[in-house]
Amino acid sequence: MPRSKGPAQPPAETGPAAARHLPEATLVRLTQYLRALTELREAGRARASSEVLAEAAGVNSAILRKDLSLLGSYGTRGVGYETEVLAQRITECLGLTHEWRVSIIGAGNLGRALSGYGGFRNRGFSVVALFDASPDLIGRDVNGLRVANVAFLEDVLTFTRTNMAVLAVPGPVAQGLVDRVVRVGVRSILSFAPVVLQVPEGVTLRKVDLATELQILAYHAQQAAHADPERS
Ligand SMILES: NC(=O)c1ccc[n+]([C@@H]2O[C@H](COP(=O)([O-])OP(=O)(O)OC[C@H]3O[C@@H](n4cnc5c(N)ncnc54)[C@H](O)[C@@H]3O)[C@@H](O)[C@H]2O)c1
Repeated sequence: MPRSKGPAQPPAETGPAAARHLPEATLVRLTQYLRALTELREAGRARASSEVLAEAAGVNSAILRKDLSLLGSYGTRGVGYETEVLAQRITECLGLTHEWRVSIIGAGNLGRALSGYGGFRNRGFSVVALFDASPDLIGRDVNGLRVANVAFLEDVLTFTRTNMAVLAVPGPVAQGLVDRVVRVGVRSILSFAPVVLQVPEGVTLRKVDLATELQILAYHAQQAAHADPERS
């Protein structure tokens, strides 16, 4: 369905302008620093050295200093980093000052679990809609959201000003849903579906695959076992 006005997207000036050029591994670590900074601030720490912050984030302090220097945050010798200032800098860099309105498509086991995850809201993500195609689920209340009929996907995405979509549907229907989501202007998609998906330029699609993560974990366990046969 054509629409006159696209969903709210991050304005260019507050979007992750700097983050666009950061390496993927740095971006992942920035989220870890942010979590660590939140914990330190909750514990009343106004400042933290790179060593303290690195330990709280579970990374090497030299890597942390290098990552933060990419954001223009160098800390002060003997004082370290101001936790609030640094948290704000990382938040801006990751584009988290923007309001992210997330719609989850697929209200099965995974979709329902994701919709109830409180950790999203704390980090600036609001789940605004949950969709399904099953008559058994449509209209049901799930974590305070009424499951919407996917037949009305475009209308509801527009109405809720969704700017991020999560796919928790079977593989065979995923591409068709991606196409519909993209057509109404959503440019950020996270997919759990176990298939390769195509998106046009300008749309970011990330795929989560726990099986891949387990395989990588198995590889590391095997490497460790080779290095130290006593541990296997
Ligand atoms: N990537 C991962 O790590 C990971 C982990 C678990 C599950 N998955 C995948 O995530 C997906 C969901 O898993 P699940 O356990 O929740 O499955 P599920 O069967 O419980 O839920 C899938 C839901 O999608 C709905 N659905 C089907 N077609 C639809 C359509 N066209 N529009 C809207 N909804 C539709 C179904 O009615 C069902 O409620 C599956 O593809 C599964 O393989 C991925």
